[in-house]
Amino acid sequence: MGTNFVINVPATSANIGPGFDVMGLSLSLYLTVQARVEPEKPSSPTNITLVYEGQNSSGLSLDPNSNLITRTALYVLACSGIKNFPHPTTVLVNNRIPLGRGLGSSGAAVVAGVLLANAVASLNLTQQRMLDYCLMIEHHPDNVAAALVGGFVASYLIDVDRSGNIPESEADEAEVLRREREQKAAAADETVKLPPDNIGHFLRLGCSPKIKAITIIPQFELATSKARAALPGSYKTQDVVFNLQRLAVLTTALGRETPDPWLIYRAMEDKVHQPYRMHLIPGLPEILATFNPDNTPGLLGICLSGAGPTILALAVSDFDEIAAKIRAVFDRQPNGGIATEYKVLDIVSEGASCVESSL
Ligand SMILES: Nc1ncnc2c1ncn2[C@@H]1O[C@H](COP(=O)(O)OP(=O)(O)OP(=O)(O)O)[C@@H](O)[C@H]1O
Ligand SMILES: N[C@@H](CCO)C(=O)O
Repeated sequence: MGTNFVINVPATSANIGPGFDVMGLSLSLYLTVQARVEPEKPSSPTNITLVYEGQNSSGLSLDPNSNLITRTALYVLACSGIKNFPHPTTVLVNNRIPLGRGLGSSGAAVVAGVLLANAVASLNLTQQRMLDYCLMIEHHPDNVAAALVGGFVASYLIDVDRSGNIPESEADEAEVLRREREQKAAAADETVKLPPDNIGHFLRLGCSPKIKAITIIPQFELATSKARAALPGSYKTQDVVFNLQRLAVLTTALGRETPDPWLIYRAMEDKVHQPYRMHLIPGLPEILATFNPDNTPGLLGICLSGAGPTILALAVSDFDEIAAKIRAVFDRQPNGGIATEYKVLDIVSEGASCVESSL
């Protein structure tokens, strides 16, 4: 009898204004990866048949060595000395997260890949170790940490160059065995670069259940790499202080039982990434300058979701009305406007999951 694993990973909205590469919210929109593992012996070089169903899959590679989900899984396996999937496996992907829109599609794919490897090879990785693997592929922690653990999440990376592994005494027996296995595998295969231990650290913050995430999603993709290339190499001190002040307030403001609209609105302003990305998202300057809690009932705050182009509006009521106002700005853009869709999403407290059953 074979085994079936169903992996669900939430979409995420990173940054939330001032928290560039720091903050993430996990949202009720999912990437689902089903792995059907047959008991037979290996049948192909990687043992993977990759199938996408539904939307948000056009242009994605079905080559297991290139596809982000399976490439990540193969990397995690290689770090444990496992060259390919242990048994013939059909990987069926249903992706409801639009690609390249600032809703963490790549982070979700990476998290799914790590959970997939963990499941098919029974690696028993801890959540912390899974995060290490994710960070070797997606180098900023905001999306992957929120997708992995769920909720409103703050995260940081250790300075990998200056840190060593955590002392043996702090790791339990399973962790020590896991390290030994990985280190042996890395020694045997010099092409495998193991993640250092504990590179990412996170904290789940409070978020009022009254808050929903309105996502206005333009019908064009913006690669994160392009949006990151638009950022400057250095910042003015006052701009960094501007963000730090707001970020400190935001970490607590969203968790209050009754959210304070103007406190949150101001705390979601940013001078580190949005100003430099304005030219990539027509309509963004007008959206950020126009809507506020006084003229838009229910609105708490508004920002670019991740690297864009999606707009994230946090609100407690009037969700459809807020979305309509923001969409109208995109409609008015030159040359026929920019088509958008919108989704009113919950902020979900549960992160990625993997459920096993018999086939
Ligand atoms: N389900 C998936 N399967 C395979 N590859 C994926 C999947 N989802 C995303 N990707 C890869 O990630 C790319 C999009 O990543 P990118 O970082 O540019 O945007 P994003 O993650 O959607 O946005 P952001 O990081 O701003 O939230 C896709 O073009 C594709 O190469
Ligand atoms: N913090 C990242 C999120 C996108 O992956 C950025 O804004 O570039």
